[in-house]
Amino acid sequence: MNYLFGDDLMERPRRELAPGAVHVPNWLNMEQQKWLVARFKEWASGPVPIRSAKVGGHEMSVKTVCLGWHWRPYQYTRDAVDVNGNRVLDFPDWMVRLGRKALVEASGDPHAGDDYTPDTALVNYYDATARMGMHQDKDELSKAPVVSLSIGDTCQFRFGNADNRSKPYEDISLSSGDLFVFGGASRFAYHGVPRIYPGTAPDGCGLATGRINITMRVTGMSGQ
Ligand SMILES: O=C(O)CCC(=O)C(=O)O
Ligand SMILES: [Fe+2]
Repeated sequence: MNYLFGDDLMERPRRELAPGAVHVPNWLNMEQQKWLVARFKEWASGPVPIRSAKVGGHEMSVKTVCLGWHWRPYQYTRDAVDVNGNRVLDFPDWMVRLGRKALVEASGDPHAGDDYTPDTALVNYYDATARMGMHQDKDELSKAPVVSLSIGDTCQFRFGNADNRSKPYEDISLSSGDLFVFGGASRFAYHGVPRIYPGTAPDGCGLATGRINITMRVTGMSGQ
């Protein structure tokens, strides 16, 4: 019966979990996912190779490569001073357009993306055992929304509140092709990834194992 009632066939409706926090399942089609995975492979072996950032001397289990601005705990710079000193890749114009479309999609407002110009993306790779603890995205000086795209294995995603890292929170699945937007009152909500479900990536997404997550952000920084 699995083929009848599998997750991929059951309707997963779009949902606003809290004001400004919107989950849009299956936003990216398979061709788009595959194309993004090909870009990811280029970025990962680009001027600043993908690496595990160190938090308090400990390597994160997630590996990260950045676009536009390089993130390390807890600041943005143009040069990857904690990796090899190289300048990060430019933020691509097509990703600005994709981010704008994501906000239109999540809000239903055709103008929601008009003033949105993300200038950094953190591109994370999770293997089967990688996790991300509960945190806020607050190294940006701007309150503009964060746009999140997921490709590959499904994960358990924990979406919490803006006050602290514990309850109340809600666990949802983010699957290949899903969009999640953190905006408005949810911009600084705590969130994390307690686990990856290995072997759940759909055929054709371009990623055999693991999960890619792209978060676009507005740093609010200026300068070269
Ligand atoms: O992997 C995800 O879905 C979330 C990633 C995240 O929270 C981050 O990069 O700050
Ligand atoms: Fe985050």
